[in-house]
Amino acid sequence: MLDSAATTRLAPLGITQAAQVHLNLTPEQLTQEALRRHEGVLTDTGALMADTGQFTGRSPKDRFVVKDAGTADSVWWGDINIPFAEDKFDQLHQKMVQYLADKEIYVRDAYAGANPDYQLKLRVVNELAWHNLFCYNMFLRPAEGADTSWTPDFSIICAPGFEADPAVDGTRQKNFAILNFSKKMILIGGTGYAGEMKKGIFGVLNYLLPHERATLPMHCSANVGKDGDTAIFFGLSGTGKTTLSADPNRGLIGDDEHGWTPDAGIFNFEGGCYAKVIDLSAEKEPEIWNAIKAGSIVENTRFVPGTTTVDYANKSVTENTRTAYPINFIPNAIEPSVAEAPKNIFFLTADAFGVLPPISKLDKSHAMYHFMSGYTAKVAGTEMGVTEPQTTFSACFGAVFLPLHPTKYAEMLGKKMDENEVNVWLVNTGWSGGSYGVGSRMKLGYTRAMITAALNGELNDVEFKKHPIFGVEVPASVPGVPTEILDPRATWADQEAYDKTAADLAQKFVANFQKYADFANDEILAGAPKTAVEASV
Ligand SMILES: Nc1ncnc2c1ncn2[C@@H]1O[C@H](COP(=O)(O)OP(=O)(O)O)[C@@H](O)[C@H]1O
Ligand SMILES: C=C(OP(=O)(O)O)C(=O)O
Ligand SMILES: [Mn+2]
Repeated sequence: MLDSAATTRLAPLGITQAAQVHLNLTPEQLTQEALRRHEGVLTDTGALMADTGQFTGRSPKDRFVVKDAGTADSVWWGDINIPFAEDKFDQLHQKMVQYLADKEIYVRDAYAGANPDYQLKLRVVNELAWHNLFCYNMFLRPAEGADTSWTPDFSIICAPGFEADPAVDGTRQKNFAILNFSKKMILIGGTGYAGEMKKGIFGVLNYLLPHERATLPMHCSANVGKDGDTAIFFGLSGTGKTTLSADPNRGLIGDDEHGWTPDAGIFNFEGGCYAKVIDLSAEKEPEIWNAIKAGSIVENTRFVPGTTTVDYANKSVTENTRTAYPINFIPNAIEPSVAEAPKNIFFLTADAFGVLPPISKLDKSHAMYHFMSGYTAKVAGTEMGVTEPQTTFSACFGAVFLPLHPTKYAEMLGKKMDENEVNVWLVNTGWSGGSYGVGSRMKLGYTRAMITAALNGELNDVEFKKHPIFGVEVPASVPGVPTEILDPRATWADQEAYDKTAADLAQKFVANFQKYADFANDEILAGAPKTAVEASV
Protein backbone atom coordinates (compact mmCIF):
# COMPACT_ATOMS: atom_id res chain seq x y z
CA MET A 1 0.00 0.00 0.00
CA LEU A 2 1.26 3.44 -0.86
CA ASP A 3 0.82 6.39 1.49
CA SER A 4 -1.35 9.29 0.45
CA ALA A 5 1.49 11.52 -0.85
CA ALA A 6 2.62 8.66 -3.08
CA THR A 7 -0.90 7.70 -4.15
CA THR A 8 -1.74 11.26 -5.20
CA ARG A 9 1.31 11.29 -7.42
CA LEU A 10 1.37 7.75 -8.75
CA ALA A 11 -2.22 6.58 -9.11
CA PRO A 12 -2.77 8.86 -12.15
CA LEU A 13 0.24 7.12 -13.73
CA GLY A 14 -1.35 3.72 -13.08
CA ILE A 15 1.14 2.89 -10.34
CA THR A 16 -0.57 1.49 -7.24
CA GLN A 17 2.14 -0.80 -5.95
CA ALA A 18 5.84 -0.51 -5.14
CA ALA A 19 8.18 -2.01 -2.54
CA GLN A 20 8.87 1.52 -1.33
CA VAL A 21 8.40 5.03 -2.69
CA HIS A 22 11.19 7.56 -2.10
CA LEU A 23 9.59 10.93 -2.70
CA ASN A 24 11.58 14.08 -3.44
CA LEU A 25 14.75 12.99 -1.62
CA THR A 26 17.59 15.48 -1.22
CA PRO A 27 20.78 15.14 -3.30
CA GLU A 28 22.61 13.88 -0.20
CA GLN A 29 19.95 11.20 0.37
CA LEU A 30 19.93 10.16 -3.28
CA THR A 31 23.72 9.90 -3.33
CA GLN A 32 23.56 7.68 -0.24
CA GLU A 33 20.78 5.58 -1.77
CA ALA A 34 22.80 5.09 -4.94
CA LEU A 35 25.81 3.99 -2.89
CA ARG A 36 23.73 1.64 -0.71
CA ARG A 37 22.28 0.00 -3.81
CA HIS A 38 25.68 -0.24 -5.51
CA GLU A 39 24.49 1.89 -8.41
CA GLY A 40 27.72 3.84 -8.22
CA VAL A 41 30.76 4.84 -6.18
CA LEU A 42 32.01 8.08 -4.70
CA THR A 43 34.90 9.97 -6.29
CA ASP A 44 37.45 11.96 -4.28
CA THR A 45 35.59 15.17 -5.22
CA GLY A 46 32.42 13.92 -3.51
CA ALA A 47 30.66 13.41 -6.85
CA LEU A 48 28.78 10.19 -7.50
CA MET A 49 30.18 8.07 -10.33
CA ALA A 50 27.72 5.79 -12.13
CA ASP A 51 27.60 3.71 -15.30
CA THR A 52 24.76 3.86 -17.79
CA GLY A 53 25.25 0.25 -18.95
CA GLN A 54 25.19 -0.90 -22.55
CA PHE A 55 23.81 2.40 -23.84
CA THR A 56 26.25 5.24 -23.32
CA GLY A 57 24.49 7.69 -25.63
CA ARG A 58 21.08 8.42 -27.08
CA SER A 59 19.56 5.92 -29.45
CA PRO A 60 17.61 7.95 -32.05
CA LYS A 61 16.41 4.82 -33.86
CA ASP A 62 14.60 3.76 -30.69
CA ARG A 63 12.90 7.06 -30.04
CA PHE A 64 9.22 7.03 -30.92
CA VAL A 65 6.18 9.32 -30.88
CA VAL A 66 2.69 7.90 -30.36
CA LYS A 67 0.62 8.51 -33.48
CA ASP A 68 -3.01 9.13 -32.61
CA ALA A 69 -5.86 11.51 -33.37
CA GLY A 70 -4.02 14.31 -31.54
CA THR A 71 -0.68 13.97 -33.31
CA ALA A 72 -1.41 12.35 -36.69
CA ASP A 73 -1.64 15.67 -38.51
CA SER A 74 0.62 17.88 -36.39
CA VAL A 75 3.76 15.80 -35.89
CA TRP A 76 6.13 15.58 -38.82
CA TRP A 77 6.42 11.81 -39.44
CA GLY A 78 9.51 10.44 -41.04
CA ASP A 79 12.82 8.98 -40.07
CA ILE A 80 13.06 11.27 -37.04
CA ASN A 81 9.69 10.96 -35.37
CA ILE A 82 9.04 7.25 -35.66
CA PRO A 83 5.33 6.52 -35.20
CA PHE A 84 4.27 4.23 -32.35
CA ALA A 85 0.85 2.61 -31.96
CA GLU A 86 -1.42 3.75 -29.12
CA ASP A 87 -2.29 0.22 -27.99
CA LYS A 88 1.38 -0.82 -27.94
CA PHE A 89 2.13 2.19 -25.76
CA ASP A 90 -0.61 1.19 -23.32
CA GLN A 91 0.68 -2.36 -23.28
CA LEU A 92 4.26 -1.25 -22.52
CA HIS A 93 2.99 1.16 -19.87
CA GLN A 94 1.13 -1.70 -18.14
CA LYS A 95 4.18 -3.94 -18.31
CA MET A 96 6.38 -1.25 -16.81
CA VAL A 97 3.91 -0.67 -13.98
CA GLN A 98 3.99 -4.41 -13.23
CA TYR A 99 7.77 -4.44 -13.43
CA LEU A 100 8.02 -1.65 -10.86
CA ALA A 101 5.44 -3.17 -8.48
CA ASP A 102 8.03 -5.04 -6.39
CA LYS A 103 10.79 -2.41 -6.63
CA GLU A 104 11.82 0.61 -4.62
CA ILE A 105 11.12 3.63 -6.77
CA TYR A 106 12.32 7.23 -6.70
CA VAL A 107 9.77 9.89 -7.48
CA ARG A 108 10.40 13.59 -8.05
CA ASP A 109 8.33 16.69 -8.71
CA ALA A 110 10.13 19.24 -10.85
CA TYR A 111 9.67 21.91 -13.49
CA ALA A 112 10.91 22.51 -16.99
CA GLY A 113 11.14 26.17 -18.01
CA ALA A 114 12.83 28.87 -15.93
CA ASN A 115 10.21 31.50 -16.86
CA PRO A 116 7.18 30.73 -14.64
CA ASP A 117 4.81 31.83 -17.41
CA TYR A 118 6.14 29.10 -19.68
CA GLN A 119 6.76 26.36 -17.15
CA LEU A 120 5.77 22.70 -17.35
CA LYS A 121 5.11 20.82 -14.12
CA LEU A 122 6.81 17.47 -14.26
CA ARG A 123 6.69 14.19 -12.39
CA VAL A 124 9.46 11.65 -12.77
CA VAL A 125 9.39 8.01 -11.66
CA ASN A 126 12.80 6.33 -11.59
CA GLU A 127 13.95 2.81 -11.01
CA LEU A 128 17.42 4.14 -10.16
CA ALA A 129 18.30 6.53 -7.35
CA TRP A 130 21.10 8.08 -9.42
CA HIS A 131 18.68 8.83 -12.25
CA ASN A 132 16.47 10.64 -9.76
CA LEU A 133 19.52 12.67 -8.69
CA PHE A 134 20.12 13.40 -12.39
CA CYS A 135 16.57 14.77 -12.58
CA TYR A 136 17.12 16.86 -9.44
CA ASN A 137 20.21 18.35 -11.10
CA MET A 138 18.88 18.79 -14.62
CA PHE A 139 15.27 19.90 -14.16
CA LEU A 140 14.20 22.94 -12.15
CA ARG A 141 13.84 22.53 -8.42
CA PRO A 142 10.65 23.73 -6.70
CA ALA A 143 11.16 26.21 -3.86
CA GLU A 144 11.50 24.71 -0.40
CA GLY A 145 8.13 24.04 1.16
CA ALA A 146 6.24 24.46 -2.12
CA ASP A 147 3.20 22.24 -2.56
CA THR A 148 4.17 19.96 -5.42
CA SER A 149 1.32 17.46 -5.22
CA TRP A 150 0.20 18.85 -8.58
CA THR A 151 -1.32 17.20 -11.60
CA PRO A 152 1.72 17.27 -13.85
CA ASP A 153 1.77 18.67 -17.37
CA PHE A 154 4.06 15.81 -18.30
CA SER A 155 5.49 12.69 -16.63
CA ILE A 156 8.42 10.37 -17.22
CA ILE A 157 8.60 6.73 -16.23
CA CYS A 158 12.17 5.52 -16.65
CA ALA A 159 13.08 1.89 -15.90
CA PRO A 160 16.43 0.90 -17.44
CA GLY A 161 16.08 -2.66 -16.12
CA PHE A 162 12.82 -3.16 -17.98
CA GLU A 163 13.34 -4.56 -21.45
CA ALA A 164 10.77 -4.58 -24.23
CA ASP A 165 10.10 -7.64 -26.32
CA PRO A 166 10.23 -6.29 -29.91
CA ALA A 167 8.17 -9.22 -31.17
CA VAL A 168 5.11 -8.15 -29.19
CA ASP A 169 5.78 -4.60 -27.97
CA GLY A 170 6.23 -2.73 -31.24
CA THR A 171 9.76 -1.56 -30.49
CA ARG A 172 12.84 -2.09 -32.67
CA GLN A 173 14.83 -3.70 -29.88
CA LYS A 174 14.76 -3.95 -26.09
CA ASN A 175 15.40 -0.25 -25.43
CA PHE A 176 12.99 2.57 -26.16
CA ALA A 177 12.05 6.18 -25.44
CA ILE A 178 8.44 6.94 -26.38
CA LEU A 179 6.73 10.34 -26.28
CA ASN A 180 2.95 10.30 -25.87
CA PHE A 181 1.49 13.81 -26.22
CA SER A 182 -2.09 12.73 -25.55
CA LYS A 183 -1.29 10.82 -22.35
CA LYS A 184 1.38 13.43 -21.48
CA MET A 185 3.85 10.73 -20.68
CA ILE A 186 7.31 9.56 -21.70
CA LEU A 187 8.24 5.90 -21.25
CA ILE A 188 11.93 4.99 -21.20
CA GLY A 189 13.15 1.43 -20.80
CA GLY A 190 16.09 -0.83 -21.56
CA THR A 191 18.60 2.03 -21.51
CA GLY A 192 20.39 3.70 -18.61
CA TYR A 193 21.59 6.73 -20.60
CA ALA A 194 20.28 9.57 -18.44
CA GLY A 195 20.32 12.03 -21.35
CA GLU A 196 17.19 10.34 -22.76
CA MET A 197 15.17 11.90 -19.93
CA LYS A 198 16.28 15.49 -20.49
CA LYS A 199 16.16 15.23 -24.26
CA GLY A 200 12.73 13.60 -23.95
CA ILE A 201 11.34 16.70 -22.20
CA PHE A 202 13.14 18.85 -24.78
CA GLY A 203 11.16 17.01 -27.46
CA VAL A 204 7.95 17.75 -25.55
CA LEU A 205 8.68 21.49 -25.36
CA ASN A 206 9.70 21.53 -29.01
CA TYR A 207 6.15 20.37 -29.77
CA LEU A 208 4.18 22.46 -27.31
CA LEU A 209 5.88 25.86 -27.35
CA PRO A 210 5.51 26.81 -31.05
CA HIS A 211 1.87 25.64 -31.08
CA GLU A 212 0.61 26.97 -27.81
CA ARG A 213 2.92 29.83 -26.84
CA ALA A 214 4.31 31.29 -30.09
CA THR A 215 7.71 30.55 -28.60
CA LEU A 216 10.71 29.27 -30.53
CA PRO A 217 12.41 26.31 -28.81
CA MET A 218 16.12 26.17 -29.56
CA HIS A 219 18.91 23.60 -29.21
CA CYS A 220 21.35 26.17 -27.93
CA SER A 221 23.29 27.35 -24.91
CA ALA A 222 23.06 30.95 -23.71
CA ASN A 223 24.99 33.48 -21.68
CA VAL A 224 24.78 37.15 -20.98
CA GLY A 225 27.33 39.98 -20.70
CA LYS A 226 27.59 42.65 -18.03
CA ASP A 227 25.44 45.03 -20.09
CA GLY A 228 22.70 42.44 -20.38
CA ASP A 229 23.65 41.49 -23.95
CA THR A 230 22.55 37.92 -24.57
CA ALA A 231 24.37 35.46 -26.81
CA ILE A 232 23.05 32.08 -27.88
CA PHE A 233 25.05 29.17 -29.31
CA PHE A 234 23.22 26.68 -31.50
CA GLY A 235 24.93 23.38 -32.14
CA LEU A 236 24.48 19.67 -32.41
CA SER A 237 26.02 17.46 -29.73
CA GLY A 238 29.77 17.89 -29.31
CA THR A 239 30.06 21.19 -31.16
CA GLY A 240 30.73 23.22 -28.00
CA LYS A 241 27.46 24.62 -26.60
CA THR A 242 28.28 23.67 -23.01
CA THR A 243 32.00 24.45 -23.21
CA LEU A 244 31.68 27.84 -24.89
CA SER A 245 28.76 29.07 -22.77
CA ALA A 246 30.87 28.63 -19.61
CA ASP A 247 32.70 31.98 -19.77
CA PRO A 248 34.13 33.66 -16.65
CA ASN A 249 33.20 37.08 -18.03
CA ARG A 250 29.57 36.30 -18.74
CA GLY A 251 26.61 35.04 -16.74
CA LEU A 252 25.47 31.54 -17.67
CA ILE A 253 21.80 31.16 -18.63
CA GLY A 254 21.97 27.55 -19.74
CA ASP A 255 24.01 25.00 -21.66
CA ASP A 256 21.58 23.21 -23.97
CA GLU A 257 17.87 24.08 -24.35
CA HIS A 258 16.14 27.48 -24.46
CA GLY A 259 12.95 29.14 -25.60
CA TRP A 260 12.64 32.54 -27.30
CA THR A 261 9.32 34.07 -26.29
CA PRO A 262 7.27 36.73 -28.14
CA ASP A 263 8.08 39.47 -25.61
CA ALA A 264 9.88 38.07 -22.55
CA GLY A 265 13.28 37.32 -24.07
CA ILE A 266 14.72 33.85 -23.65
CA PHE A 267 14.54 31.28 -20.88
CA ASN A 268 16.35 28.06 -20.05
CA PHE A 269 14.26 24.88 -20.07
CA GLU A 270 16.55 23.23 -17.54
CA GLY A 271 18.00 23.69 -14.08
CA GLY A 272 21.38 22.12 -14.68
CA CYS A 273 24.17 21.31 -17.10
CA TYR A 274 25.24 18.05 -18.68
CA ALA A 275 28.83 18.53 -19.74
CA LYS A 276 31.13 16.17 -21.57
CA VAL A 277 34.21 15.38 -19.51
CA ILE A 278 36.43 13.57 -21.98
CA ASP A 279 39.93 15.05 -21.54
CA LEU A 280 38.52 17.62 -19.11
CA SER A 281 41.19 19.79 -17.50
CA ALA A 282 41.12 22.47 -14.82
CA GLU A 283 43.14 24.76 -17.10
CA LYS A 284 40.95 24.62 -20.18
CA GLU A 285 37.52 24.32 -18.55
CA PRO A 286 37.83 25.56 -14.96
CA GLU A 287 34.11 26.26 -14.42
CA ILE A 288 33.12 22.71 -15.34
CA TRP A 289 36.05 21.21 -13.45
CA ASN A 290 35.07 23.01 -10.25
CA ALA A 291 31.41 22.03 -10.61
CA ILE A 292 32.28 18.37 -10.11
CA LYS A 293 31.72 17.97 -6.38
CA ALA A 294 29.25 16.51 -3.85
CA GLY A 295 25.83 16.49 -5.52
CA SER A 296 27.24 16.12 -9.04
CA ILE A 297 27.21 12.95 -11.07
CA VAL A 298 29.96 11.68 -13.34
CA GLU A 299 28.87 9.11 -15.90
CA ASN A 300 30.85 6.28 -17.50
CA THR A 301 34.23 7.49 -16.24
CA ARG A 302 37.03 5.39 -14.71
CA PHE A 303 39.49 6.00 -11.87
CA VAL A 304 43.24 6.37 -12.01
CA PRO A 305 44.15 2.82 -10.84
CA GLY A 306 44.46 2.51 -7.08
CA THR A 307 42.70 5.85 -6.40
CA THR A 308 39.24 7.37 -6.46
CA THR A 309 40.46 10.18 -8.72
CA VAL A 310 38.70 10.27 -12.08
CA ASP A 311 40.97 9.76 -15.08
CA TYR A 312 39.30 12.03 -17.61
CA ALA A 313 41.51 10.72 -20.40
CA ASN A 314 40.08 7.23 -20.02
CA LYS A 315 37.76 6.38 -22.93
CA SER A 316 37.46 2.69 -22.13
CA VAL A 317 33.69 2.90 -21.56
CA THR A 318 32.84 5.63 -24.08
CA GLU A 319 34.01 9.00 -25.39
CA ASN A 320 30.67 10.37 -24.19
CA THR A 321 31.65 10.59 -20.53
CA ARG A 322 29.56 13.22 -18.74
CA THR A 323 28.90 15.18 -15.63
CA ALA A 324 25.50 16.48 -14.49
CA TYR A 325 25.23 19.28 -11.92
CA PRO A 326 22.73 21.95 -10.89
CA ILE A 327 23.33 25.22 -12.71
CA ASN A 328 24.20 27.03 -9.46
CA PHE A 329 27.41 24.94 -9.30
CA ILE A 330 28.70 27.39 -11.93
CA PRO A 331 29.65 30.56 -9.99
CA ASN A 332 28.31 33.10 -12.46
CA ALA A 333 25.12 31.27 -13.35
CA ILE A 334 22.02 33.45 -13.44
CA GLU A 335 18.86 32.33 -11.67
CA PRO A 336 16.11 32.48 -12.64
CA SER A 337 17.80 31.59 -15.90
CA VAL A 338 16.15 34.15 -18.15
CA ALA A 339 17.61 36.93 -20.30
CA GLU A 340 16.72 39.47 -22.96
CA ALA A 341 16.44 38.56 -26.62
CA PRO A 342 19.88 37.76 -28.08
CA LYS A 343 22.11 40.35 -29.71
CA ASN A 344 24.44 37.68 -31.07
CA ILE A 345 23.63 34.25 -32.42
CA PHE A 346 26.38 31.70 -33.03
CA PHE A 347 25.90 28.61 -35.14
CA LEU A 348 28.48 26.07 -33.99
CA THR A 349 29.61 23.46 -36.45
CA ALA A 350 32.28 20.82 -36.05
CA ASP A 351 33.25 20.63 -39.70
CA ALA A 352 35.17 17.39 -40.22
CA PHE A 353 36.17 18.48 -43.72
CA GLY A 354 38.10 21.47 -42.43
CA VAL A 355 36.50 23.70 -45.06
CA LEU A 356 34.51 26.31 -43.14
CA PRO A 357 36.34 29.28 -41.63
CA PRO A 358 36.78 29.26 -37.84
CA ILE A 359 34.54 32.33 -37.66
CA SER A 360 32.48 34.17 -40.24
CA LYS A 361 29.59 36.58 -40.27
CA LEU A 362 26.28 35.72 -41.90
CA ASP A 363 23.65 37.97 -43.43
CA LYS A 364 19.99 36.98 -43.13
CA SER A 365 20.10 34.79 -46.26
CA HIS A 366 23.14 32.86 -45.11
CA ALA A 367 21.76 32.61 -41.60
CA MET A 368 18.48 31.09 -42.80
CA TYR A 369 20.27 28.77 -45.20
CA HIS A 370 22.68 27.50 -42.57
CA PHE A 371 19.96 27.14 -39.93
CA MET A 372 17.90 24.97 -42.26
CA SER A 373 20.99 23.02 -43.32
CA GLY A 374 22.37 22.43 -39.82
CA TYR A 375 25.63 21.14 -41.20
CA THR A 376 28.10 19.59 -38.77
CA ALA A 377 29.75 16.31 -37.94
CA LYS A 378 28.38 14.01 -35.30
CA VAL A 379 31.28 13.48 -32.96
CA ALA A 380 32.03 10.12 -31.39
CA GLY A 381 29.87 8.91 -28.54
CA THR A 382 26.65 10.85 -28.05
CA GLU A 383 24.67 8.71 -30.40
CA MET A 384 25.01 4.96 -30.31
CA GLY A 385 27.03 3.65 -33.26
CA VAL A 386 28.97 6.85 -34.00
CA THR A 387 32.66 6.14 -33.39
CA GLU A 388 34.30 8.82 -35.52
CA PRO A 389 33.15 12.16 -36.93
CA GLN A 390 30.27 11.61 -39.32
CA THR A 391 28.99 14.32 -41.61
CA THR A 392 25.39 15.23 -41.01
CA PHE A 393 22.84 17.88 -41.91
CA SER A 394 20.66 18.25 -38.84
CA ALA A 395 18.07 20.96 -39.48
CA CYS A 396 17.97 23.72 -36.85
CA PHE A 397 21.09 22.12 -35.34
CA GLY A 398 18.89 19.60 -33.55
CA ALA A 399 16.62 17.80 -36.03
CA VAL A 400 16.47 14.66 -33.90
CA PHE A 401 14.58 16.56 -31.19
CA LEU A 402 12.00 18.28 -33.41
CA PRO A 403 8.46 16.88 -33.56
CA LEU A 404 7.39 19.52 -36.10
CA HIS A 405 8.74 20.08 -39.60
CA PRO A 406 12.04 22.04 -39.45
CA THR A 407 10.60 24.82 -41.59
CA LYS A 408 8.23 25.73 -38.71
CA TYR A 409 11.18 26.57 -36.49
CA ALA A 410 13.12 28.24 -39.29
CA GLU A 411 10.18 30.52 -40.10
CA MET A 412 10.03 31.56 -36.46
CA LEU A 413 13.76 32.31 -36.35
CA GLY A 414 13.50 34.32 -39.57
CA LYS A 415 10.76 36.48 -38.00
CA LYS A 416 12.85 36.94 -34.86
CA MET A 417 15.77 38.10 -36.98
CA ASP A 418 13.54 40.64 -38.74
CA GLU A 419 12.17 41.96 -35.45
CA ASN A 420 15.45 42.14 -33.54
CA GLU A 421 18.81 43.62 -34.33
CA VAL A 422 21.01 40.59 -34.19
CA ASN A 423 24.41 39.51 -35.51
CA VAL A 424 24.71 35.93 -36.72
CA TRP A 425 28.05 34.14 -36.74
CA LEU A 426 29.11 30.74 -38.02
CA VAL A 427 31.85 29.21 -35.86
CA ASN A 428 33.72 26.09 -36.93
CA THR A 429 34.88 24.34 -33.75
CA GLY A 430 35.87 21.32 -35.83
CA TRP A 431 38.85 20.77 -38.03
CA SER A 432 41.43 23.07 -39.51
CA GLY A 433 44.70 22.50 -41.33
CA GLY A 434 43.04 19.72 -43.33
CA SER A 435 40.08 17.42 -42.88
CA TYR A 436 39.54 14.85 -40.12
CA GLY A 437 42.51 12.46 -40.02
CA VAL A 438 44.86 15.14 -41.42
CA GLY A 439 44.10 18.40 -39.63
CA SER A 440 43.36 18.88 -35.96
CA ARG A 441 40.45 20.23 -33.96
CA MET A 442 40.42 24.01 -33.65
CA LYS A 443 42.22 25.16 -30.52
CA LEU A 444 39.64 25.89 -27.84
CA GLY A 445 41.54 29.02 -26.75
CA TYR A 446 41.32 30.44 -30.28
CA THR A 447 37.61 29.68 -30.57
CA ARG A 448 37.04 31.42 -27.25
CA ALA A 449 39.06 34.45 -28.40
CA MET A 450 37.03 34.69 -31.63
CA ILE A 451 33.74 34.55 -29.75
CA THR A 452 34.93 37.13 -27.23
CA ALA A 453 35.97 39.45 -30.05
CA ALA A 454 32.59 39.08 -31.75
CA LEU A 455 30.78 39.77 -28.47
CA ASN A 456 32.90 42.78 -27.53
CA GLY A 457 32.30 44.42 -30.88
CA GLU A 458 35.98 44.08 -31.80
CA LEU A 459 34.99 42.67 -35.19
CA ASN A 460 32.84 45.67 -36.06
CA ASP A 461 35.71 47.60 -37.60
CA VAL A 462 37.91 44.91 -39.09
CA GLU A 463 38.04 44.08 -42.75
CA PHE A 464 35.99 41.11 -43.99
CA LYS A 465 36.49 38.97 -47.08
CA LYS A 466 33.79 36.90 -48.75
CA HIS A 467 34.50 33.18 -48.81
CA PRO A 468 34.66 32.32 -52.53
CA ILE A 469 32.36 29.31 -52.29
CA PHE A 470 30.25 29.74 -49.17
CA GLY A 471 29.80 33.50 -49.49
CA VAL A 472 30.13 34.10 -45.75
CA GLU A 473 32.15 37.10 -44.51
CA VAL A 474 35.51 36.11 -43.02
CA PRO A 475 37.32 38.61 -40.76
CA ALA A 476 40.87 39.40 -41.81
CA SER A 477 42.05 39.69 -38.20
CA VAL A 478 40.83 38.81 -34.72
CA PRO A 479 42.58 40.01 -31.53
CA GLY A 480 44.46 37.17 -29.84
CA VAL A 481 44.21 34.83 -32.82
CA PRO A 482 47.02 34.16 -35.34
CA THR A 483 45.86 35.69 -38.62
CA GLU A 484 46.97 32.70 -40.67
CA ILE A 485 44.34 30.41 -39.14
CA LEU A 486 41.39 32.62 -40.13
CA ASP A 487 41.50 31.60 -43.77
CA PRO A 488 40.93 27.83 -43.82
CA ARG A 489 42.47 27.40 -47.29
CA ALA A 490 45.75 28.83 -46.05
CA THR A 491 45.91 26.26 -43.23
CA TRP A 492 45.92 23.34 -45.67
CA ALA A 493 49.31 22.08 -46.87
CA ASP A 494 47.70 21.18 -50.21
CA GLN A 495 45.52 24.11 -51.27
CA GLU A 496 44.17 22.42 -54.36
CA ALA A 497 42.94 19.65 -52.12
CA TYR A 498 41.16 22.34 -50.10
CA ASP A 499 39.44 23.70 -53.20
CA LYS A 500 38.29 20.25 -54.22
CA THR A 501 37.05 19.40 -50.70
CA ALA A 502 35.24 22.73 -50.44
CA ALA A 503 33.56 22.17 -53.80
CA ASP A 504 32.46 18.69 -52.73
CA LEU A 505 31.06 20.05 -49.49
CA ALA A 506 29.14 22.74 -51.38
CA GLN A 507 27.58 19.97 -53.47
CA LYS A 508 26.53 18.17 -50.31
CA PHE A 509 24.83 21.33 -49.01
CA VAL A 510 22.94 21.78 -52.26
CA ALA A 511 21.90 18.13 -52.44
CA ASN A 512 20.68 18.23 -48.84
CA PHE A 513 18.74 21.45 -49.40
CA GLN A 514 16.66 19.89 -52.15
CA LYS A 515 14.31 18.52 -49.53
CA TYR A 516 13.35 22.11 -48.67
CA ALA A 517 12.63 23.09 -52.29
CA ASP A 518 9.02 23.98 -51.43
CA PHE A 519 10.08 26.24 -48.59
CA ALA A 520 13.08 27.89 -50.17
CA ASN A 521 12.62 31.35 -51.65
CA ASP A 522 15.09 33.69 -53.36
CA GLU A 523 16.14 35.25 -50.08
CA ILE A 524 17.08 31.91 -48.53
CA LEU A 525 18.69 30.55 -51.69
CA ALA A 526 20.93 33.61 -51.84
CA GLY A 527 22.65 32.01 -48.83
CA ALA A 528 23.53 28.80 -50.68
CA PRO A 529 27.14 27.97 -51.54
CA LYS A 530 28.28 28.21 -55.13
CA THR A 531 28.66 24.79 -56.67
CA ALA A 532 31.40 23.99 -59.21
CA VAL A 533 28.95 24.46 -62.07
CA GLU A 534 27.93 27.96 -60.98
CA ALA A 535 31.46 28.98 -60.04
CA SER A 536 32.79 28.18 -63.51
CA VAL A 537 30.10 30.18 -65.31
N1 LIG B 1 37.52 24.70 -30.48
C1 LIG B 1 36.69 24.08 -29.66
N2 LIG B 1 35.52 24.64 -29.31
C2 LIG B 1 34.66 24.01 -28.49
N3 LIG B 1 34.89 22.79 -27.95
C3 LIG B 1 36.04 22.17 -28.26
C4 LIG B 1 36.99 22.78 -29.13
N4 LIG B 1 38.03 21.93 -29.25
C5 LIG B 1 37.75 20.86 -28.51
N5 LIG B 1 36.56 20.97 -27.90
C6 LIG B 1 35.95 19.94 -27.03
O1 LIG B 1 34.75 19.51 -27.67
C7 LIG B 1 33.77 19.19 -26.72
C8 LIG B 1 32.54 20.05 -26.94
O2 LIG B 1 31.50 19.47 -26.20
P1 LIG B 1 30.32 20.24 -25.54
O3 LIG B 1 30.71 21.61 -25.15
O4 LIG B 1 29.78 19.34 -24.48
O5 LIG B 1 29.31 20.29 -26.76
P2 LIG B 1 27.74 20.35 -26.75
O6 LIG B 1 27.33 20.95 -25.45
O7 LIG B 1 27.41 21.20 -27.93
O8 LIG B 1 27.27 18.94 -26.90
C9 LIG B 1 34.35 19.43 -25.35
O9 LIG B 1 34.85 18.21 -24.87
C10 LIG B 1 35.50 20.42 -25.66
O10 LIG B 1 36.54 20.34 -24.74
C1 LIG C 1 22.66 15.26 -23.83
C2 LIG C 1 22.88 15.51 -25.08
O1 LIG C 1 23.17 16.79 -25.50
P1 LIG C 1 24.53 17.51 -25.86
O2 LIG C 1 25.48 16.45 -26.32
O3 LIG C 1 24.13 18.45 -26.93
O4 LIG C 1 25.05 18.19 -24.63
C3 LIG C 1 22.72 14.44 -26.05
O5 LIG C 1 22.78 14.76 -27.25
O6 LIG C 1 22.52 13.28 -25.65
MN1 LIG D 1 26.04 20.16 -24.00
